Amino acid sequence: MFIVKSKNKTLLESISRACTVIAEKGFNAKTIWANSSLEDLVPNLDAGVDVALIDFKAIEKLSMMQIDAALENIPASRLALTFTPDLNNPTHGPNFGALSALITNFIIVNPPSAETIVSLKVNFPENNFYVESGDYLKNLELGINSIINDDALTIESFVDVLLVNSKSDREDGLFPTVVVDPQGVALGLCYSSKESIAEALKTKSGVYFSRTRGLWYKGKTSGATQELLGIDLDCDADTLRFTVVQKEPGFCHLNTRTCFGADSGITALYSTLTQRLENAPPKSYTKRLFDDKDLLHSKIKEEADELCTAVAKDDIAWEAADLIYFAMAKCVAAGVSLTDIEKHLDSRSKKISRRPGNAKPQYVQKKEKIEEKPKEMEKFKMKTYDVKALSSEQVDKLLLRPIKNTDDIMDRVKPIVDSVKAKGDAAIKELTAKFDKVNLESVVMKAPFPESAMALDPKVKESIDLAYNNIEKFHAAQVETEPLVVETMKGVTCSRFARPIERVGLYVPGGTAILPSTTLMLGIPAKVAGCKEIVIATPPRADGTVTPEVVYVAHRVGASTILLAGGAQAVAAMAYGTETVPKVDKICGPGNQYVTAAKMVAQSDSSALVSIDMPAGPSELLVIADKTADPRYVISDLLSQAEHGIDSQVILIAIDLTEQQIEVYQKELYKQGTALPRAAIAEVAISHSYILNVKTIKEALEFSNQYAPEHLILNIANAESVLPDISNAGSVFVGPYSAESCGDYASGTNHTLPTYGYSRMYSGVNTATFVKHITSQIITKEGLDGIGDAVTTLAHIEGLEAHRNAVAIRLADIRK
Ligand SMILES: NC(=O)c1ccc[n+]([C@@H]2O[C@H](COP(=O)([O-])OP(=O)(O)OC[C@H]3O[C@@H](n4cnc5c(N)ncnc54)[C@H](O)[C@@H]3O)[C@@H](O)[C@H]2O)c1
Ligand SMILES: N[C@H](CO)Cc1c[nH]c[nH+]1
Ligand SMILES: [Zn+2]
Repeated sequence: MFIVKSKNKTLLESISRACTVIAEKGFNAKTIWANSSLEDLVPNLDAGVDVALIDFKAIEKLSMMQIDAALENIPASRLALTFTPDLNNPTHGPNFGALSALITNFIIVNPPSAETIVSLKVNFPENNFYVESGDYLKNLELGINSIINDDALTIESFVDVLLVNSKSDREDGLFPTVVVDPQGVALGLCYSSKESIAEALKTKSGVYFSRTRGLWYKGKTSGATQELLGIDLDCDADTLRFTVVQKEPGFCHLNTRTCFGADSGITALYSTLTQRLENAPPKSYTKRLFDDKDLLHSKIKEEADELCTAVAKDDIAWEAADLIYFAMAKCVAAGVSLTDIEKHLDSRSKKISRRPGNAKPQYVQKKEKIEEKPKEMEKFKMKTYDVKALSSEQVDKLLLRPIKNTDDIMDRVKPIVDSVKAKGDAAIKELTAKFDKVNLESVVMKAPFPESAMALDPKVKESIDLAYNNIEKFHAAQVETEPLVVETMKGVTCSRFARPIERVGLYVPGGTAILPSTTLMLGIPAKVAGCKEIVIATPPRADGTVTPEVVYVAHRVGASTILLAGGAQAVAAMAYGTETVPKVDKICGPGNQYVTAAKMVAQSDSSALVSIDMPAGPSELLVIADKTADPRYVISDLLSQAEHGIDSQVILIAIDLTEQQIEVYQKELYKQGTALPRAAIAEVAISHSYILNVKTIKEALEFSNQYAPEHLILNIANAESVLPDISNAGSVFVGPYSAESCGDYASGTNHTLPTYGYSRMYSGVNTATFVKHITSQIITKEGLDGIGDAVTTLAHIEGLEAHRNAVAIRLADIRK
């Protein structure tokens, strides 16, 4: 934008002078006069006019809606309004105010007084003013780069105008000066005098008045100079604000960008990305993003999609952060600054009427289709595929889980683990306050737990006791009481015996649902295996207590400690130990992505010396159903796992069902799904779940074995007969009455099971999870005589003479 200063007296002269000066600068200006129509603007601008000067009279009679509509597609910076303000004129007051929201540049002719200008400037601080008044011409806009100084206006008189209504409240007459960056982030505080302001304007840089050194050219010696973008005054005109672009290494003498320490949030992200653009290591992810537009664009779309499906507050924040990261990477790569983005945000917020905000057709197609049908029905609808119609790549895609980017999760989890490792209980308190919004006084409850903390409804207690008995029976039966003894050859006896792992940590999830049943599933096998110390970790409730059901089970299994924490911090506390949390040897239990990632981190840190059970993540269920299955049963099972979390996945393999039969399933899904209290969660899980139609049980089992589900339900005729063909699954539920929920709570099998396809190589939690095996051997003289030569020969070919000797020396004695 151009601010033109001239000494012409009339409106016509002022405007034509403005046009001339703009033209001298190489731009094409055009005046729209009172009787021209506003519609002329668009063609004029299209025809290469850079700045349109609009006479206020041309638009004074129009309603603001009309003006807004006419100016809809014209960037505000290309318009300047010529105007003789008369604030007593009722149409000037409100219309002028509203217009200032649409048009950034004003040429004001013959204002009644300097105060009028100051008042306009205060009311519309973000507009550019070019002021023509008979005797004086005052430009109140201090957008330094836009001043065209073509006559005798001196910087000093300019400063006088700026300070016309201001008054320092300091004895030395200096103005406290807040120095901010273009985003308004405070860099520090300085002081200004009239002289330093004039110097700043002349040099277009940060110049202040130091109370010890006088005139102070910021960065003159350190190189941390500032480009001055603007100066303005606060509401009571006693403090100045300098908006600057700060050069490296920063404003503060301690070499940080601000005097208030390091940046955070979007500003920090922007500066990190800018630095990375210049010097990201060749193989880094950010470098790949900058170099590979397709990758960047796919990530932006992927994150936008994930943001749309996010439901929980924290997930929405997470996805929004991801989207902002990739969007900023695109901006940085294209040289778009934060200020450029903010300008657009600000101009939108100023508009009086808005575009309807409809999405482009490619983004609404789906929705329009949905609207043709009863809209609600689409809510719980599983995508349906026919295996015959799929390529092998498409089948491979269906085998993948809807998982988060693990790099990202590791980046979040590692600092949490490090913090607990370094600061112990203090870190747990801090992180629990941050993630669970609970301020803990103590991070643990120690046994014996008070009766009051485990007071239960008798029916609940009875149910827990029934479940306890069944789970205990099944897991006690797995205890290896006798060692395994085998005489491999005469006089050579090998044996193997189990010993409990001494100290175990059990993670009981408690994010979206508190799961006392998981306390049973982990605590009982640990107890029957004979573990000496059991530590149970679970996120605290909002009031800082532990669910009484969990305390009751903890008491029954003989836990020594309950850690009132969840997520990665709980895992880290048990892995490394803290002042109050005992260090354990093995950590077991399911949890969300943070829990799973923290288990992986701890396991791979040799200083923690801890192992884990398996990666047990978001729940999964695959149901194989044929025509004999009752859709109500099948759907209820699918929803039981979908309601766990938005990242759960459920799959129905339908054997030879017709379209009509599938439709019955879809209707049932809608009916049961929408009635659930956790419908919002289940709906998201269903959105990335699917039905796969196959022809035969063989095809169904083939897919299921490849998918390797956590839970598999066989709701088919003669279900038991296919058990031998199942090679991968965490736990199998056979026949129409074996609801998966029974295994979750009370039948006796364990519900802590491998997910993500890990049932290909991991077992679910069982008694053996809590023991390790030791082997032993007894070799008699006769035995050594029998195997000795084989050992010495093998040691010799490996070149390990000491090994050979250990046997040879004995053999020599035996064979003397
Ligand atoms: N595979 C199995 O055997 C099995 C069994 C039961 C439950 N599950 C699964 O366990 C999971 C339980 O997840 P949940 O979230 O309800 O409970 P959770 O206890 O696993 O996680 C909650 C904790 O996550 C932490 N957290 C939340 N947001 C965070 C963030 N942004 N950064 C760092 N930490 C954060 C908090 O500290 C919170 O206490 C579900 O996915 C469920 O399906 C699996
Ligand atoms: N189905 C879960 C394991 O994936 C376990 C559970 C606990 N409570 C209910 N269900
Ligand atoms: Zn469940």
